[in-house]
Amino acid sequence: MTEMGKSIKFFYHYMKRYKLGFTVTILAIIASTYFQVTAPVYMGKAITELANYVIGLTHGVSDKGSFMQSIWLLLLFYVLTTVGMFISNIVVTYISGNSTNRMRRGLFGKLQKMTIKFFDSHQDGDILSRFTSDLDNISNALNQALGEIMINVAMMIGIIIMMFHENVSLAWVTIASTPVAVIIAVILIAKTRKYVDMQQDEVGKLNGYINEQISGQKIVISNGLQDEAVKGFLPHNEKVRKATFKGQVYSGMLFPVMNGLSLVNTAIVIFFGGWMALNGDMARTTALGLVVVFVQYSQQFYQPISQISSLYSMFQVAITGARRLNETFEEPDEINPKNGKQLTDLQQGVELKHVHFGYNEGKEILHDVSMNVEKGHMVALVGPTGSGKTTIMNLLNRFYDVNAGSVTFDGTDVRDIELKSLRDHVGIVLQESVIFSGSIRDNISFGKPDATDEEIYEAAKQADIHEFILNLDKGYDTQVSDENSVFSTGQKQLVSIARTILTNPTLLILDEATSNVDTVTEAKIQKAMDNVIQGRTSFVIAHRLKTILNANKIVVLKDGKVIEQGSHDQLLEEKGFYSELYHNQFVFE
Ligand SMILES: Nc1ncnc2c1ncn2[C@@H]1O[C@H](COP(=O)(O)OP(=O)(O)OP(=O)(O)O)[C@@H](O)[C@H]1O
Repeated sequence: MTEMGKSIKFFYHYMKRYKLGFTVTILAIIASTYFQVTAPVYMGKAITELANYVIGLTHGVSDKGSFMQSIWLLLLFYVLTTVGMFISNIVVTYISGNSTNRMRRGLFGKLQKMTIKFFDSHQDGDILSRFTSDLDNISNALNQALGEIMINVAMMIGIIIMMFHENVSLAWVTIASTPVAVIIAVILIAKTRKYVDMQQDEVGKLNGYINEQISGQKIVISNGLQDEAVKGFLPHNEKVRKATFKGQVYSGMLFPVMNGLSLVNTAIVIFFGGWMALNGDMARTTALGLVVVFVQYSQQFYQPISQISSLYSMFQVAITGARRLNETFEEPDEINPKNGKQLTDLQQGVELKHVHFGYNEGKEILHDVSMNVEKGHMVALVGPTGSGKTTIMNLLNRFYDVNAGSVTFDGTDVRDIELKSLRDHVGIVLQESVIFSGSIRDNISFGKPDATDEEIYEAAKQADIHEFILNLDKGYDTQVSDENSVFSTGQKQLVSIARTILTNPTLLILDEATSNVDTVTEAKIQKAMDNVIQGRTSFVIAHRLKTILNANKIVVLKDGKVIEQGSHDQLLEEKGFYSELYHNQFVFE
């Protein structure tokens, strides 16, 4: 389907429920257009009456009365035009406000159902921009352009009908210059679009540069590179200025050019109408009235052309926005099996059997990986960076599905287990801990919102962070966020461990993060990990081998293959890769 087709489908999906609203809008627009295009007729009549009166063709009260009647009708029609427009505006505002709200809700809901693959393969900024700029563009177009375009199209049709109804020759004279106006509008729109696209690209690059500089600010400052940073910024800024300027020049030309054409057209209409008044068969006063009517039409006729052209670019960006949102909605959801099995407690254990897996087609990461963890045991995954440890964790929690082989819980394939049940039973402590906006209490009880204070304190005690929290002014009510937290990196992980302890998972996956914390915190994390692992079935990704000496089993991975398996002592005896790794690390430390 084309971009336009997809966008129409997208808008139709969100608009179809507002059939009544659209009917009211269209009726209000038709009515207001009728009043607006009929009003000039009364203006013409009033002028004819006035002219007749002035040159003495008519006199007396009744004629003055018909003059006044035309004026009153003119006034009434203008008022009714305004009322009709007011009603259509209110309804369109209601429709656009509600439909963008539903789009936002739908998009957020969709994100919650999406696969980890989507998040892994899209930049955070890109996902966020769908909520911000894409939805804003759609909202602006719906709010400002939708009603306007309907009104203007109705106006054009109404004016054309009225003009031909009033006088065919003058109608042709008035619309004769339309092709010229349309050609000029198309050229100006194309030029504007070119530079607006360029501007968006350049703004994207500028934002990318600023983003990079802000996240790398510490490196910039510590190396004294502030001047270089500004030097790098200036060319981007200049490109944005140039593209914006050119875009503005062309889009700014649209209105004056259309206005100029409209004035020229009005002059032609006056000239031709005047000629008709002097040389035609019509009474001169009637012809005078007709000229006044067509002067109005000529100006009104050009208004929709210039309005539609200036709204066009707004629609273009909204169509792009709709395409991007549609793309997101078309992404596959996580596959939840129908009538999936509910996990109860683990009886035997978890097993990977001949697993083959790759994130992308044609590039296998795990090759024929098999391992198992018995209930209540701890298995440690070790291996060089990039060997596939995190990938195995991704499969256990069904963030991704295997290409071949299986991952089973007590013999049941994870693909047959209801997703919520699976995730409820699997607890993960990631290497990079996340703090959500809210109180510390909220952060710990994130996975179990109905936890009692006692349960929360107990989890925090086991994670060895309780004392620290109590020493804060507001204790558990201290407000934190990822950017503004009172925790160090290591303490963040302790909070994350407390969060996991509270959910009491059946299978625990721990990605150890002891690489960038001080030795005191490291010891605390180690103790917290020991507490949480105690008696639980767990997989631990270990970066420091001394933390896993007690593991029931150590699985050594290299290039996505299991190369050794066994207890610490067995593996040392084998004098293979693990033994070498252990001794190297031991010497290093
Ligand atoms: N989302 C992804 N898409 C594509 N390839 C990926 C993705 N995540 C990881 N990989 C690739 O898979 C391989 C294994 O990565 P993985 O993160 O599992 O290694 P690891 O052993 O956990 O490494 P580390 O010790 O550095 O955390 C690497 O080659 C990596 O480039």
